[in-house]
Parts: sequence; C-alpha cells; structure tokens
Amino acid sequence: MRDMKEAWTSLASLLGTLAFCQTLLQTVLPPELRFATLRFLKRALGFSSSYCYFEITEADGVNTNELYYAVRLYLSSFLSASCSRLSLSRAPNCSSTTFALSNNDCITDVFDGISVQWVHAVTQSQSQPSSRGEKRFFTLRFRKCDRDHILDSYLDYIMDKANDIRRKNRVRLLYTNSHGGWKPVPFKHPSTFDTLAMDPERKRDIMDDLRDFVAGKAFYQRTGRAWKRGYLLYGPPGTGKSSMIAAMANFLIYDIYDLELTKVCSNSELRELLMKTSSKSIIVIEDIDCSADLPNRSKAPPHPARRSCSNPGAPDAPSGGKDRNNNTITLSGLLNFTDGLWSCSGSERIFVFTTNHIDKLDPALLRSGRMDMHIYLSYCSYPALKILLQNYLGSEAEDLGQAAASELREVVKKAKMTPADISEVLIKNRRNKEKAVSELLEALKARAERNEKCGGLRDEREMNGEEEMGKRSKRRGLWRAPKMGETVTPFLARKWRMLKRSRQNERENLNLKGSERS
Ligand SMILES: Nc1ncnc2c1ncn2[C@@H]1O[C@H](COP(=O)(O)OP(=O)(O)OP(=O)(O)O)[C@@H](O)[C@H]1O
Ligand SMILES: [Mg+2]
Repeated sequence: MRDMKEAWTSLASLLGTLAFCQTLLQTVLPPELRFATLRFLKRALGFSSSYCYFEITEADGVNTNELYYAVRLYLSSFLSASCSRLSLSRAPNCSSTTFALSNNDCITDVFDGISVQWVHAVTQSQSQPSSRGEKRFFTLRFRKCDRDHILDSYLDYIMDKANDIRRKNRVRLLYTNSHGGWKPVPFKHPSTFDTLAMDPERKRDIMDDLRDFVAGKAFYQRTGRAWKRGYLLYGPPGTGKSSMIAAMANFLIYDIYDLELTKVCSNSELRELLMKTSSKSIIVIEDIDCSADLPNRSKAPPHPARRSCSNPGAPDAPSGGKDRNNNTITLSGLLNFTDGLWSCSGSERIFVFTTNHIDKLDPALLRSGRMDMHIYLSYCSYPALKILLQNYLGSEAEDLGQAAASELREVVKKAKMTPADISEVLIKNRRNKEKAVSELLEALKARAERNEKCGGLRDEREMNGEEEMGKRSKRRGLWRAPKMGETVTPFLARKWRMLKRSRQNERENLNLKGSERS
C-alpha cells in the first residue's frame, strides 16, 4: 500500500516537472526557436533510440491510403482475442463484423520472429477539413535492424492477408449469363465437402487437388502454364455433381459463373463473357452434352434447330468448327473458351463441366490436359451412406445398431440408389430415426430386388446414367414423361414436375408474344 502511494507521488512530481519545463520553454523561447528546439530534441532522441517509427495515415493527400485499410483489416483478424476495448464496424455487402483498435490502443504482432508494435491514433486535423476534421493513422514501431525485412515483406504480407479477409467477408455471388452479360445473385448454397456423400478417400484427393491449385501460383508461373484447372464431373442424375460445385466454391471461397450455353449466340459472345469473369471464380457449364448442339470440329453439321441468334433465318455455320459468320457457337469456340489465349485473361480460375453421359462428349473435350480431372459420381456406397445418415439423422451408422448397420452395408451395394433418392427417404423421416432406417432399408431392398430381376439390361442402362424416367433427350432439360403405372423416384418426379412447369411457362410466353404480334 505504501509502495503504491510512493509511486503515485513520484509520478505526480514528474508530471509537475514536465509541465514546468513546458511553460518555461513557452515563455522564455520565441516560437521559431521553440519549434527548432523541439525538433532537435526529437531527432536526438530518435538517434539514440534503437527503434524506428512509420506513420500510415488514412488519407494520402486527396487519395485514400489502401495500406491503412489493409492494416486495419489485418489487425482485426487477431484483435478480438487479445484486446478488451475495440471498435466494431460492418461495411455494406459484408457478411461479418470488423474489429478495429480504439484510439491510442496498441497491439504487438510477430512476423518471421520479429516483434512489431502497432498504435492507432485519431487526432484533430486542421489541414484536412474534408476528412471530418480528424486525422487517423497507425504508427508502426520495430527495431532499426529489421527495417529492410519489415518494409520488404511484412507490408506485402499484410496486403495479401487483408485481400483474403475481404474475400472471406464479402457476400459471394452466383452469376448467370443473359443478353451477353452476367447477372449476379447472392450465392448461399450450404453444400460443403463435409456434407457431400462420397468415398472419403476420393473426397480427400479432390480437396488436395484444389488446395494445390490455390497454392500453385509460383508453380504455374515457373512451368509456363495458365493458372487454371478443369474438372469434368460425370455420373447419373442425383449423384451430387451440382452439390460438388457448390462445395468447391464454398471451400475455395470463389464466385460461380453458371454459363447457360443455349443463351450464347456466337463464339465472340462466349469470349466476351469469359473476359467479363473475375479471377478466383468457378466457371460452370452444366450438362455439357445437351446444353447446346456444338458442331463437331471434324465433321457433323450443326443441329437444324440451332440457328444464329442474331439472324434466325440465316443458314447454319459450316461444319468443321470454322465459324465464318461468327454467329453460332462451335466446339472450337468452346475449346478456345477453356484453353485458348483468351482463357488466360484472368488467373486462378476453375472450369467445371458436368454431364450424365460422358460417352456422348467429343473426344476433344476429354483429351488429357483439357479437363485436368475426371470425377465420376456414382450411386451411393456405404461410406457415402454413412455421411448421409450423419447429415440427416445426426448419428453414425453404428449407433443405429450392429444388425441394421451390417444390413445397410450389404443392401446399399446392390440397390444402386442415388444419394438424392436416399436423402429424400431420410428427410421425410428425420424426426424418427428408427422409422427412417427401416424405411430406408425397405426402399434399398426393393430396389436391389428389382435390379436383380432386371439383371444385365438395367446395369447397362445405369452405366449410361439412364434412370427409369430420367432419360434425357438431346436438349437440356427435356425428360421423358413417366409411363402409366411406372415407379418414379421422388427426386426424378420433382425434377419432372419442375421441367413440366417451365415448359408450360415457355409455351405461355410464346402464346403471349404471338398474340402481341397479331
Ligand atoms: N453426393 C451427395 N451428397 C450429398 N447430397 C447429395 C449428393 N448427391 C445428391 N445429393 C442430394 O440430392 C440433391 C440433388 O443433387 P445434385 O443436384 O447435386 O445432383 P446432380 O448430380 O447435379 O444431378 P443432375 O445430373 O440431375 O444435375 C441435392 O440437393 C442433395 O441434397
Ligand atoms: Mg446438377
């Protein structure tokens, strides 16, 4: 207690002495001499100090200082854990709150073993009335011997980190093409690699591949390759191709450009669309086998239904991929889109094509180097089923009882049901685990039995990705209607209803246009 008292007394006398010296300086010395003396004292103290100081102000003249905002964001990433007094803010189009240092608070950071100190200050500014009369700045303090390393690497590191944080915080977008441009909507698909039902080993391979891609800037530069990667996802409907694209985007924190080829009129429009995409994005073409009739590079005249967008009466583009009038899309145009010189106009981009029928794709699309990874998404296996049980019932397969678990393991192999179909059964009964498992077993057994009866024929059809009802016609989105009395899986039935509705809408639109014209 007495020590405390003494400390306070010493502090009070020190402050008193300082105040006396300041008054003396102000009264004895004329203003010019006073400033010169202060400058001299500051410099003398600076020379004797082993530290150097850098000020990073909010505005650099009339321009805002990017480094100031980068530092603020960077510090906010670890501030919340170490400070008790912080200022909070949330920018427009931002999905999270940003912490910032309060006035005159300081924080220590360590970079490559070097300790640096940051202080944030807000002072009244006479010279900059435009910035609300305040001058905000960070002061960075570190040892003079570390000057080169900090100025060369630390500040670049902060800029990179801040960009990453900005990307993570902002609302991501899903773009679709319309009228030659991209229209964005917020992308909020909840699918992740955790929720994706597939073999864990293959899942790990894909995640590793994506990680390598993101970290591969130097590799792609060194080997002279464009920094992009292509994935071809194929397999029957309802096996998780679209879900995997969403999981990839969520994993990498990328935007998605969902390219609807049927809305693109020409190769040049395709190229323009590509140039309008940003880096760190996934460009998706779903159902590549049926999203457009692409004239083959070597032969195959284009489909008669596919005419020029700009001139519906014009003849089709000549075969051989030579798009003389440049008013249709050809396979060459698509290949240039993914592989040509234009495809490198941005960097860090992923192309994903999906198909139900890999056998219908032109070999040019499949050749090695074009699509770097071919990923087959198949019917639900036991490891995949375990993930679905965890997703929908919140329990491990083993928790459902040894008998049920081993029965599920046996029957799921023979049933060849898609994750989409299994999900439907589980969602329906998610409040009652026992019922969910017994219904699932029933459905799997019924399917396995039917498969056995159908034998080889069904196997063959399934290899081509054909389901009872879901046999697609050549054009995207056209499904064969179920025959009377035909069993239809809930997933396919829903898809059929959706397509029927969209076709009806299309017909109504056409009728409307026709009546307007007449
Ligand atoms: N592998 C999977 N893991 C988790 N859920 C899945 C999986 N596959 C399908 N599903 C579920 O089924 C639904 C449909 O799946 P999705 O749209 O990804 O299938 P798809 O393979 O893209 O089908 P299509 O070929 O018809 O486009 C999803 O909303 C998801 O809930
Ligand atoms: Mg899909």
